[in-house]
Amino acid sequence: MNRFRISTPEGTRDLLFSSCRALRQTENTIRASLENRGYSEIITPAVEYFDVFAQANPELDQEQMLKVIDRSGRICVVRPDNTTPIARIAATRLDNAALPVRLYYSQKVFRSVVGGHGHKGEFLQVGAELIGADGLEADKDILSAAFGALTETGAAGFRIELGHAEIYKALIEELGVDAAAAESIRRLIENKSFAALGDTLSPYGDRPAAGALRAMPQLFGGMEVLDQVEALTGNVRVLGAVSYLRRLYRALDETGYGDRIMIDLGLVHEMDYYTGVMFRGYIGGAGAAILAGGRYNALCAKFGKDMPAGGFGIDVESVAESLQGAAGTETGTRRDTVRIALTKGRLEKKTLALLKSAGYDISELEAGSRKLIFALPDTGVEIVLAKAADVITYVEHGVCDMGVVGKDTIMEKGGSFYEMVDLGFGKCRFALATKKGKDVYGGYQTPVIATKYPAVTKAFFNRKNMDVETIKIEGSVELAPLLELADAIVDIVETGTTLKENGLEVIEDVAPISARVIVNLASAKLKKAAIQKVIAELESGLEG
Ligand SMILES: Nc1ncnc2c1ncn2[C@@H]1O[C@H](COP(=O)(O)OP(=O)(O)OP(=O)(O)O)[C@@H](O)[C@H]1O
Ligand SMILES: O=P(O)(O)OC[C@H]1O[C@H](OP(=O)(O)OP(=O)(O)O)[C@H](O)[C@@H]1O
Repeated sequence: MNRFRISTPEGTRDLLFSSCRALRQTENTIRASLENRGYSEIITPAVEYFDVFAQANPELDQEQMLKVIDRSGRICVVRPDNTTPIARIAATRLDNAALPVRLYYSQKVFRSVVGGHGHKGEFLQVGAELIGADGLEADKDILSAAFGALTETGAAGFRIELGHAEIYKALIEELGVDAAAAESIRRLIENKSFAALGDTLSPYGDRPAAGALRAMPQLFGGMEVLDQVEALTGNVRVLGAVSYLRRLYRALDETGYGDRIMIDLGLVHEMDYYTGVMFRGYIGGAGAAILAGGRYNALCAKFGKDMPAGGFGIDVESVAESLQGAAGTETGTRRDTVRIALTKGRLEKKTLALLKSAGYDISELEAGSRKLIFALPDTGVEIVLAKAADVITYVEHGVCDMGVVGKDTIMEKGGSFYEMVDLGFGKCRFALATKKGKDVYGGYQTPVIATKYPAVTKAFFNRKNMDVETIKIEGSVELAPLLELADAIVDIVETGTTLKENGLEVIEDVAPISARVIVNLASAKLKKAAIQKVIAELESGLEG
């Protein structure tokens, strides 16, 4: 049988019976909640012109858009986002409507996903947009709708974290760096890469903006975070944003949602899109944010009418799945354990030694067995042993809260997680190497590069504006140039012995590598104290 006749495209799936019921129940509850708050439904086309999304949100990755060519040859996309078409409608068809308008939608978005990662390419989102209103009352209205809708689904342990786009924007402007440096600082804050951010900011010494930016990845938790940032900077725009968040918190606290609010001043995604408050919602049992939103005052102007707007979207399926799995417990399954995935092989011994010196009893792991999951006695910590790339998969999906994995795997595989600590062992580097005396950069032919790491290789040559052909090799990559299959290799070099003994030499270093601690996005927030404790213990083991 032709497999395309009996399977569905990557990232899509059939939902049957109880899953359907759970999905529709959650969807209907959220819809009813929004209707009750005065939001009116609109439905937008499933397919729109590419230009709608390309122009409005440059951060919506082109590669992720599912494209369709219409009869006239024009490129259309299957709806990748709900807010953009609503901004188009508000700025055009609702041009004369009395403002503000409250709109809601309950429809799918589609993304083209790479196979094999378990990423969804089709989501049912219910969301709300409040258009034509700005300021505290408007943000309170939107956030109350988000809190109300999630509460009514019966989700017991959800939290919504607040951030503000002005904080990063103001500090980066104060620092006065170019766009490329600003983007690399932004990425390090987004990934909560404390150590690398410190290194990147070290040339700016003790300038106040550098100090505040350096602290941003750690500025998440309760309301105390706002006091901390006030002590770090006198930047009036930052202080204005902080005082705004404080007032917004108070307003929401009055409506009874105070204990569900967290702060993350390191929310720095889509900085061209968000203009004010930003927020994300988390729930136990879902590894990623189940709600995202904020204020995007510049969006409607892209469709011809300049008016403020804000809103949010909820990933209905993730909420429904979490409700089914957690059966209403406070933070879902495994709420009292921290599960850590360790990379088997080269990194294993040092990681275990580190756990031991941090005071954990790892005797069961040391005893040597074929077991894969170990509970460390009296700690609430569980250890899982996995292959490097799988460590990322388990952490990204939230079935493990933390992981220890090499920077090489992180660079090759990517993914959404926080990269919180550089453990400093497992040190080696990526390098471009070839036979002694060979010129890889000269000549007219496209160089052929053999590697176990095609994504790292492509990114390295992209930065040089060079096109190369890559050939994936699974091991002993050094053979490829010796057998004349490739002009050069990009591979891991540690002592250099393998290269030397095979008559090869390094042409250029690509990137340094060491073992990193990665943390699931939701776990970092919902299990903050327990995870910070493990990290502090590991760090104390490193010092000892
Ligand atoms: N000389 C080295 N070669 C490869 N990896 C190294 C080296 N030195 C340190 N490392 C780190 O050790 C990690 C684990 O390497 P290991 O070879 O055990 O697993 P692997 O990359 O999955 O290899 P394999 O597929 O051969 O099992 C790497 O991801 C890298 O971060
Ligand atoms: O600079 P060195 O100290 O010589 O170490 C580098 C070598 O170690 C790794 O290979 P590994 O032993 O993991 O075998 P593989 O190539 O089959 O993965 C790496 O791929 C290099 O070949």
